[in-house]
Amino acid sequence: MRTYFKKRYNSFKFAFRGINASIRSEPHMRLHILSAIGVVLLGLTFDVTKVEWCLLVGSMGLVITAEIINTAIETIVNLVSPEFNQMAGRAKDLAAGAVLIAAIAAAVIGTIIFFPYLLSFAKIYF
Ligand SMILES: Nc1ncnc2c1ncn2[C@@H]1O[C@H](COP(=O)(O)OP(=O)(O)OP(=O)(O)O)[C@@H](O)[C@H]1O
Repeated sequence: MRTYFKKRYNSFKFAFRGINASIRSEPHMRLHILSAIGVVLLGLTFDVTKVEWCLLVGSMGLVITAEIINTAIETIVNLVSPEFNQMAGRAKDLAAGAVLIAAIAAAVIGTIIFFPYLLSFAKIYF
């Protein structure tokens, strides 16, 4: 039982080490985290609904997850193919494409949710 908990504890430790490595090495990851903080502040400011929180948290989680997987793929590609290779480039482009799609979807969801709030805010104050 003790070994079981020790193993689970180590799994969390390694996962957090991965997240930390991604934040340290990837400027895009830092941008995603900053955007997520901005989204949370906006959500609190406008007191968005539970369903809207779910959509926002899901979108942010998807973008950050995609960026971490992208970093993992880049790292593996750099390890196995540090020299130029068309397939290596394709793998990196595909992983970057996945992040872009997730980020576009998150931006669209954020706009759909926050635009009406911003509009009524603007109507009240301007
Ligand atoms: N070994 C390689 N062989 C062929 N093309 C490569 C290789 N490494 C990188 N590329 C090409 O250069 C692009 C940029 O690769 P790079 O490793 O610089 O990632 P990046 O875009 O800087 O990622 P990030 O900014 O997230 O760190 C890739 O998407 C790919 O098209």
